[in-house]
Amino acid sequence: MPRIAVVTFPGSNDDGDAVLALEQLGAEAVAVWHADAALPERTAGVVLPGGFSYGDYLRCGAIARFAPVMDAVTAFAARGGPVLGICNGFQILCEAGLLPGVLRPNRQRQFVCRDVTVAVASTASVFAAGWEIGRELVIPVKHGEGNWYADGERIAALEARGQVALRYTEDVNGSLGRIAGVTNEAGNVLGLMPHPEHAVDPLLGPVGGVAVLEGLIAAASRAAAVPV
Ligand SMILES: NC(=O)CC[C@H](N)C(=O)O
Repeated sequence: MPRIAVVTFPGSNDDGDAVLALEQLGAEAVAVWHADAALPERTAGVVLPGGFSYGDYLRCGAIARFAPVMDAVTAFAARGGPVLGICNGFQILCEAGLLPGVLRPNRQRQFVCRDVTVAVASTASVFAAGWEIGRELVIPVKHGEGNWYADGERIAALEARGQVALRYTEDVNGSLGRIAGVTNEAGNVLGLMPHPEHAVDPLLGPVGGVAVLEGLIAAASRAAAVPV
């Protein structure tokens, strides 16, 4: 059972659901406070959850990237540890420079809150061991700033290296190339706007989040075998 740290920032609101979903899928989830300087012993995976860290002031994720725990998360990622950023967590990872691109306000200038379909666009990351290209996952989104952008040269390089992990099957927020999730070059950091932690229980709706969280848990299990 790999140990996965779930970070709470002031204003996070999906940390509890992330813990529940990971435990339902067989991981040991441990809550970590943003002001902690270190990750718990035996941490084999990290989740930066969704929410409104620091009230979304300045720009979503722009203040959270300076939280003390982010030095430990950055070091963990640099050692190859799997890090998953969900929605506000994705925004924080982009602001921290751990993921490419930026998340801008939705093109429609409205908060979007509904189920969307994403298709697997790459299996190059450590999260994708159980994924197949083209597989469709239904997962909810709820965000005001999910409009991912990078310049033309950068996007071509990302596509060529298989860093575009997930793509919406329709335009949801103006995101370039309908990109819903990207990874870093090494493939051990994944950020996505949809919320897999809200899509794991068939009693509550679609279960497209299972493949994403199982990808993290499998990567964390491998990382735990070779401590990072
Ligand atoms: N659910 C979330 O994580 C929302 C992220 C951010 N507060 C936004 O509105 O874009």
